Amino acid sequence: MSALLVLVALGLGLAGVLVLRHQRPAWYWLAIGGWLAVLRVSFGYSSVMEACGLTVPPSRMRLMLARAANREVPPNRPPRLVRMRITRTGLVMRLRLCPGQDAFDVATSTDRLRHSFLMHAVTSREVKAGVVEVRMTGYDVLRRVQIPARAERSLLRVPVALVDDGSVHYRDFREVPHRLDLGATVSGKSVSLRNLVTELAPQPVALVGIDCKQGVELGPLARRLSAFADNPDSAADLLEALVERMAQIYLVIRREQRISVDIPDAEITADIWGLPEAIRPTPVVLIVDEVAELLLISSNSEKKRRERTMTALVRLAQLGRAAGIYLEICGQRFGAELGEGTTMLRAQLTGRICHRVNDEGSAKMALADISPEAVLAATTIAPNQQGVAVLGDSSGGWVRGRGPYVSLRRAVNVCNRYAHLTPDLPELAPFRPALPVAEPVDLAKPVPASA
Ligand SMILES: Nc1ncnc2c1ncn2[C@@H]1O[C@H](COP(=O)(O)OP(=O)(O)OP(=O)(O)O)[C@@H](O)[C@H]1O
Repeated sequence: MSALLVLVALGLGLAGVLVLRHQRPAWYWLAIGGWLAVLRVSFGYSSVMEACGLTVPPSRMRLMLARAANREVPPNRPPRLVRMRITRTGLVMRLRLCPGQDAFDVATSTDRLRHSFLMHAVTSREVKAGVVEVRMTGYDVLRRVQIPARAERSLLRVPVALVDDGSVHYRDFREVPHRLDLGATVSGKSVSLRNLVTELAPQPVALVGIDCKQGVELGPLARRLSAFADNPDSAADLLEALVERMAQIYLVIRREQRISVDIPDAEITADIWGLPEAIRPTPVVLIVDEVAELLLISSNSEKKRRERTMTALVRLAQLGRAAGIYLEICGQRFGAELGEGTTMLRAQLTGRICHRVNDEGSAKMALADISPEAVLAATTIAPNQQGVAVLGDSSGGWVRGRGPYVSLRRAVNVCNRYAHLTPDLPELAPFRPALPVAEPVDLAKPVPASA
């Protein structure tokens, strides 16, 4: 019997080593690795906390009681382990801190905890005063990213990346209306745009694309785009048409407000979300791939066009949210070289993503307003980690994550499948890509190579 137990223990140990060495998928971690980690953490908890400097000396009361009862001096106390949960990527522990400890103590010990508990990564965050959540991942979750099937999706809130602590990062347009996505060439910007378009395609949202790289990235997705521009001249016209649409929507909101003011207790709205559904304009997500192609000029004759483009972009960024117009702007750099107005535009882009960059200056353009650590984290992304990025917003929070790889073929299939949902916006009709509406595509079946 005892030989059998030893064999089982050896088998489990070997499986655990495989989990850690060969970075097995989530099901493997859940089935075996998670339970081994629970045992390891439970048995070694007090000694690891002591070794990592996360214990406090016994209170005076306990010392007094020990002395009165003539017992030996009580040991140092670790934070109380309130809860431990296995997730698909590792473990989550909730700790109640001892008096005198703070969340920063745990944050500075995460690397020591990682080594002590044989985990791939450990992060911590304060949940409420005195309670800290420690998330441990058993394998590199960013190596092959799969967004969990049960990730929540709602209007204008879509899962876009997996964070290195195993949680899902959402792009919530109503919370963070505009976002800037920077990264060197081949860092994964276009793939993250594709991912965003495939997530938004099934929603009642108008997608507007500007891709001045002759439309190579967004052109194939044209069936799901309500408007599209593939050169700076038509992009300037398209942006002005969007500003015009925004002005019209403001008039609608104003008109509705006047009715509500006369009616006591009625809700008064200042954006499209308070309008009755019947008259609520369709929200628009404007996607700009490679903003430098849109704004850089080579001669003075193009200066006027750039001014028009920049003015329209700044106005959309400043006023678009209430009219349901959201911006997603991608580029390799976003500095003064793009011309007057760049800083003003950047100040309005609350959300920030920074993929791999070639110099600290580029990382600072995206993340300097967030935190110096975020800038440092972005500069350490290796060239072979395409798609890995620092995701933050100007409230100061940031995480390291990676979006799933979405091939252009898959993005085209999804856009073709939902082409019938493409809203028709009369103001943008001249920019509607001239394409026949495709039959819905069955994603399970193989498809021919043409878009
Ligand atoms: N999330 C990801 N997971 C795995 N591989 C990725 C991911 N994102 C990008 N890649 C790889 O990196 C390659 C380049 O990505 P992408 O075209 O998005 O880069 P980019 O930043 O848009 O480059 P450029 O500015 O030159 O267009 C992709 O073809 C793909 O092989």
